[in-house]
Amino acid sequence: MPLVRVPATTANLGPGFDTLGMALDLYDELLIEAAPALEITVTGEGEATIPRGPENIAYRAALAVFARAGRPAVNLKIAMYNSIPVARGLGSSAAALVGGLVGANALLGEPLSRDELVNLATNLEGHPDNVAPAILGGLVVAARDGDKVYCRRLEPPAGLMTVVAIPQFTLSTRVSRGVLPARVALSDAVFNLSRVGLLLAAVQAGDLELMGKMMEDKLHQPYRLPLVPGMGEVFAAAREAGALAVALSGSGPSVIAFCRGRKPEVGPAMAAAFARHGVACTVKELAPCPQGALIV
Ligand SMILES: Nc1ncnc2c1ncn2[C@@H]1O[C@H](COP(=O)(O)OP(=O)(O)OP(=O)(O)O)[C@@H](O)[C@H]1O
Ligand SMILES: N[C@@H](CCO)C(=O)O
Repeated sequence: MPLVRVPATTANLGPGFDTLGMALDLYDELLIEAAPALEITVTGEGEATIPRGPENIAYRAALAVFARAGRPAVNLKIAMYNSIPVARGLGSSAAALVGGLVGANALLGEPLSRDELVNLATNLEGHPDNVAPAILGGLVVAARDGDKVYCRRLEPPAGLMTVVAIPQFTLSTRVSRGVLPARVALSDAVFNLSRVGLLLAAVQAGDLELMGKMMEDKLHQPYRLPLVPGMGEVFAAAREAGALAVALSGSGPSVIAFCRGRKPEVGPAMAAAFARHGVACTVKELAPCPQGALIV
């Protein structure tokens, strides 16, 4: 009966829309076993809202592993113990999906490789930047080529810490992608391209200062501003309190500050800025997580 532990993830890291993501030390756990009938239980985050029928993401992911491995589908009992807030930009859907994939793969004796799991997960989720770090851990850069995903895991720089302000309201990725334009200016594309390149060079060199400078974005955050009341002010508050950089975490609404070591002033400053716009939030200090999904 495999118990899978899957980390939360923060996607985009500013300029790396649908390309960069990093695992964080906050986890969902999922227990999976064959059973006489489908049974899904949810404890913790999302216990009042997450579907418990065949439409459940983890269950659908598990069935995809059976199909890909050429094994007949069986009924499953899945118990989820969730700490990742749902629909807040911390990769809750990716964690559920990866939990189902890795759990089912373990149940079947691991017929699929990690690369095959990343491909399958990306095709189910629609983009690789949460599922790839949820599987591989660390900081991952990923590129899709049709159904195939190329990705590389990098070690997050030593001393990097994050502070995440998590609003009480939810924002689904579907809605947050709905406000993005179909076309962007060449100058905006170049702005992001150049920053992603230098951001990765900074990560490899362990240069937190340069990393912080290269986290601005013109491809998605400006369009998402209206969906997150106070977002601009929260960014400014985090920087003034000493953060190296600030970004929308995934598709939001959480805002993530990147810091050199612990910076206890940053969380309260972000929460106060959100509060000025009528948004209640919780604050978590999260370290990068070097380890991806794991059978515990
Ligand atoms: N443990 C879970 N089991 C099944 N479904 C889940 C689970 N956690 C989240 N989900 C589903 O995923 C949806 C949220 O996914 P969505 O992509 O909108 O947000 P997110 O993954 O939390 O944020 P982001 O992708 O921006 O990091 C929820 O509406 C819920 O139905
Ligand atoms: N890259 C995705 C991450 C959402 O999970 C987005 O920003 O829409």
